[in-house]
This record gives sequence, C-alpha cells and structure tokens, in this order.
Amino acid sequence: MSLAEPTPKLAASDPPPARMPLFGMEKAGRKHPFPNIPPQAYEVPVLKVPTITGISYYVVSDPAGVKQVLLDKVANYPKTERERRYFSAMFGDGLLSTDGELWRTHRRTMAPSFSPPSVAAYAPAMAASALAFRTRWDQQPEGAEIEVAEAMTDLTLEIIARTMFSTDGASVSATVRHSMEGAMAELNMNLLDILPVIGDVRFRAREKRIAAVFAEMDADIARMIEDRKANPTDGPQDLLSRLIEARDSEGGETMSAKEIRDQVVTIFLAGHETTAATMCWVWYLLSQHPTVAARLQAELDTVLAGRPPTHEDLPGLTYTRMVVDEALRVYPAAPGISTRVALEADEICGMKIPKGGMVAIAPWILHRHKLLWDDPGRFDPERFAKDAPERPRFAYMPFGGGPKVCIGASLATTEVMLILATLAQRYSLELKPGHEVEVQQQITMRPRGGLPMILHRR
Ligand code: HEM
Repeated sequence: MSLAEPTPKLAASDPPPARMPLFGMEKAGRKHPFPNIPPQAYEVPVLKVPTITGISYYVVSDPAGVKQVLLDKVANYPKTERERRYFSAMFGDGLLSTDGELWRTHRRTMAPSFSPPSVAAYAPAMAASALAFRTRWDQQPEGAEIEVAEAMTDLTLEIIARTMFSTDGASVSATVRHSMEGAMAELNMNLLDILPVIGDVRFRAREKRIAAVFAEMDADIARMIEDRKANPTDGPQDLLSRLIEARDSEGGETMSAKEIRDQVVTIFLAGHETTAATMCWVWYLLSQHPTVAARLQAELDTVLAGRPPTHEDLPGLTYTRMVVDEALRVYPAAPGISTRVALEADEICGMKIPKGGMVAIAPWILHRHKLLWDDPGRFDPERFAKDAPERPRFAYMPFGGGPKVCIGASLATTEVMLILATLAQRYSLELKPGHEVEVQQQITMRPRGGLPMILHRR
C-alpha cells in the first residue's frame, strides 16, 4: 500500500528558496535545519558552497562520495578543529569530540556496553520504564493535553540513567536537563562567530559559561563515580563500571576521573536527547498520517494481544519498525553529522576538493535528495518494507557511517521500538489543534518550543 497522505506543513521536498535573504535565516530555520545550504544541494551529488570567509565547503550527497569520506578515506577526513572545539566545550574528550588513538582506545573500551547481547540485557529495564511511564498517562483524563517533548525527554533520560549507569533517572534528570539546555543555548552561533579573532574571543567566553552551566552536573557525576568505586556492583557490568575498570592495553593505566566524566556526559547527553527527539517526530508523523497510525496499532494488537511488549516481540513488529525507519528518514534527530576537513587534496564524484577543504554530510539532505528518493517529502513506511527496492547503503544514514557511526544505534532503535509499542498500544496522540510544528536545530533537531498533543485512549 502506498500512502498518498503528504507530510504537511514541514514539506520535506521543500528546500529553502533559491535566494536566501541574510536576515531571513532565523525564519527559514524554522522550516529547515540548514537554511544556509542552497536548494541545489538536494539535486546534485556534490555542491560547492562559497562562504563570506572566502573558504568554500562541499556538501556531499552521493552515496559513493559519502562512503569515500566516512569510510574508504576516513583518515583523510578528520572532524574540523572548529567542530571538535564546539563539542569539547560540552563533552571534553568524549567520543564525539575526539579522533585518532585516544578515540580508538575509548571506543574499544565502551563498545561491549553497546553490543547486541548488552542491548538485549537492557531491554527489560527499558520496557519497565516505558510501562511505568504509561501508568502516568493512565491517570490522565481522556483528551488531556500532554507536553510530549518534555515527557519523552523524561522517559529517555530515565532509561539512559538506568541502563548505562544503573542509577535512578529522577535524581539526575533536573541537573542533566538544566546543563543540556544551557549548553545548547550557548552553542547557537551567528555570523560573528566565524570571524577570525572576534569569533575566538566569543568562543572562549562561551566555554567559560558552559563550564559554569555544567558545574552542578559535573559534581553529581563525580559523586556517582566515587560511589561506584567505593561500592563496586556484583551484577552484570554497566557502562560506568566498564569505564572505571578499563585499562589501556599497553601501560595498563586506568582512565582518569576527567576521562570518565567526559564519556559519562557524552552518553548522558547523546543518549537521551536524540531518542527523545525521534519519539517526538514519530508521534507528530503518526498524528498527521492516520492510515499509518491505524496500521501500526493493528499490528500491535495482533502481535502483542494486549500484553506489554518485550525485546523478543520486536522482530515480529515489522510495520512498527518500518514506521520508525521512515520517521528517522524524514526527521533524522541528528540532521547533520559533523563537518570533516580534507587533509590532502582529493576528488569526490568529479569535484576537486582542495587540501583544507571542508566537507559537509547531512542525513537531512541525503534523506530528501531528489536523485535518491522518489517523492522524498512523502512519509511512506513502505520504503522500508522487506520487498522494497534496494537503495545504496550510504543513502540512508540516520546514525552516520564508517568507524564513527553512532555507538548507540542498536540501543536507540530498541528503545524507540519499545517505547512506541508500549504507548501506542493503548494511546494515540493528536496534535493540539492550532499548533504549528516548526523545527529547531541545536545539534539535534526537535520541534521548536515543544510538542503539545492531546491524549486519546484507544
Ligand atoms: C535515534 C537516536 C540517535 C540518533 C539519530 C543518533 C545519531 C548519531 C549520529 C548521526 C552520529 C554520528 C555523528 C558524526 O559522525 O559526527 C552519532 C554518534 C554518536 N552517538 Fe548517536 N544517535 C542516537 C542515539 C544514541 C544513543 C542512544 C547513544 C548512547 C547511549 C548515542 C551515542 C553516540 C555517541 C557516543 C556517538 C559518537 C560515536 C563516535 O564518534 O565514536 N547515540 N549518533
């Protein structure tokens, strides 16, 4: 079945107008996460975009070109220094802000916590959190208004705290949220920030303000690490124990408190904000596509027959998975992965990339590219059906690609599936009448100003 219902309001195949007014960016940014990228980027394999600094960047949207940058020639394309500094302001030397040997050692240490057996082991805690959360909705009257963005943040934060750090989400929730919101607001850049000297002075001031915003959360994390060192757990190892016990393969040194803190902050923030945003977009899309919502609920009714979902049910929820995959196409929570810089001159799809050239790869653009998708603006889970035509591997990459692919990809899909199945089994959500959904791009892409919806019990 192919759905004719178009995605309303935020028309996906509706890139910004050809001429972009300098002072209209803020407004354009409410429809698109990248209002400064010209519309041709959605039509050609590689687009060269000049900037006011005189340095051009290259938007690469050809799957073979993307593979070249992220996988085949990954050593030639590290993250830019600017980007590294941007992430370091929040995450120190966490996975998101490092490259090279330090990154490799830490990624190796952390990988077992994200393996399929580990994710399967977390699933009961995820399912229990989703179920406990549902009982809160059970206490709401029919037709109650729910602030869905906040609700999903609470739930995903609790899940990350329980699964990764065996700690109670509620106790860290307020400080993590406060730090995250404060830091993201600080990282909103404007034209002054890319100027030499002035940009640097402004960034130093931001780094200081971000450190201040993080002080309370850092103190909480330091306490968490000290507690765990004093009282090691007997049960299966969580990420925190792994980080504390990790030794490097040569000197046998353990990680410093600062190194552990940087990874904990990275996982707390990268691990909940993205899944919360994804859940928001799933609810929004379902509210706009009643036929899809009905089919999803029918599958939940048939497969689960009224009982709450478990990890073992997930392979049977094929349509639910198609809905999640398509939502991650239309609204990838991380719409632009970091910009890379060419250490040596290269050629991508016939375009010469000079030494020092910046290369931008954006799932948002890839997922809406006219050469890669048929009617990219249409929300259609059938694109992900088993018998759908194959697509090139790097045409769809909500979790990035190559060695720096999202470490939490499988955890995230399991979590989103369990949350969606648990809640949609009993409830449907209607967008609050009159509310217009706009995007807000701050590292992740969320509905601007929240997502008010009306709760309906099935
Ligand atoms: C739907 C949810 C998620 C989406 C869309 C997402 C997306 C991404 C993307 C696109 C990247 C690559 C960034 C780049 O190359 O610059 C990334 C990296 C990363 N993600 Fe996720 N992510 C999600 C959930 C999670 C979760 C649940 C965790 C942890 C619990 C996590 C932790 C990380 C980390 C640590 C990295 C850096 C990996 C590295 O550089 O080695 N993410 N994510």
